Amino acid sequence: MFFFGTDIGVDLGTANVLVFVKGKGIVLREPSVVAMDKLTGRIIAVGEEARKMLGRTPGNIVATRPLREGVIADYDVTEKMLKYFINKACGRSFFFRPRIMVCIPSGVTGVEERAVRQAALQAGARQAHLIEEPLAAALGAGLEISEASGSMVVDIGGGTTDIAVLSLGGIVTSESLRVGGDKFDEAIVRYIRREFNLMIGERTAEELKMTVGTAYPQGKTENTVTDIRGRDLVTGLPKTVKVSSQQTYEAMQEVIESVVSAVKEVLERTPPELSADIINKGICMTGGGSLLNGLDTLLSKETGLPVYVADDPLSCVALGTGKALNMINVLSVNNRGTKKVV
Ligand SMILES: Nc1ncnc2c1ncn2[C@@H]1O[C@H](COP(=O)(O)OP(=O)(O)OP(=O)(O)O)[C@@H](O)[C@H]1O
Repeated sequence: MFFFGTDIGVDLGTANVLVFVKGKGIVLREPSVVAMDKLTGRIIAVGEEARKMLGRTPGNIVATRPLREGVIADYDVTEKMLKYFINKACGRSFFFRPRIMVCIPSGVTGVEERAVRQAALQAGARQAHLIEEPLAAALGAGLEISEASGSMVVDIGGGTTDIAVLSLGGIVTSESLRVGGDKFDEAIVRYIRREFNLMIGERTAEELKMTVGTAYPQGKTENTVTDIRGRDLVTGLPKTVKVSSQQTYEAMQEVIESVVSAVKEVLERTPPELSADIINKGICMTGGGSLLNGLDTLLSKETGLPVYVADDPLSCVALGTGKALNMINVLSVNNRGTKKVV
């Protein structure tokens, strides 16, 4: 049950939703998937249960991901999902409505921003505050962003990659790409279709990426190989093929390069004093995509800077929204209507 003044932070991610409750920490972590009855619009399952249904539903049921590329693609379903998760995290019968801090990618438009705010309010929030994702990621990773010193964060989520240089509690230079783990998976699906004439689902591609996938095959001591299953496009029958780490790299190369060049571009636009700070502190990577094998090594080689993955990178944004809640009274509204720390 909610009591007056309860605050919650939400990492409304393309791949996962995390809910942080003040005083309790992260209380919910579930995939952003909803399964609905197509005819009645009734929700059948949300979160992990719905994720298992992806690509496996009969005609009348549809399992969807209401957020794509970091923003709301299906407003109604997002609102229902958010309501479900907030109720699940905090108990159904809340009398006093909470204040909610939700993160958004730094590149979202005003319309997309309003959609998130509305979804939070409709889901039961008394007040809905927004925080830009790189700011939340940096706070969650424990970077000292309020100092007069540059810190750099690269947050690679499911739908977006947010790159930012922060100083004095604000974003100095940033870039938000609509590229993330999902694009890696899609690239793998395309590659397997082209090279093996095999159709695989996004979940299989994601598993392949997490198990043998690499962004830096030179750094791997062995070229790991694994079996994957799908449907043969020629015979139409189920088939198993062997895929190696090297091949996953070839599949994802283009997407990986787009992330690396965006990081370089942000560095090129960074004022020299802050560049000097980043040489000392290095680049901090957060988000699930930062766990891709060899991505930190590749980024370090390409930029010539130290690169490290934050502790528990999947939780940084949610922890950051929680920290921002504690600082809510010292937050100011920046010109895009989102919150930034002063
Ligand atoms: N070990 C791993 N190796 C590679 N990728 C991984 C690994 N673990 C998770 N991921 C990827 O991380 C992504 C999810 O990360 P995260 O939960 O940070 O995203 P999100 O916050 O939901 O998305 P966004 O910030 O774009 O809205 C997925 O694409 C997932 O495949």
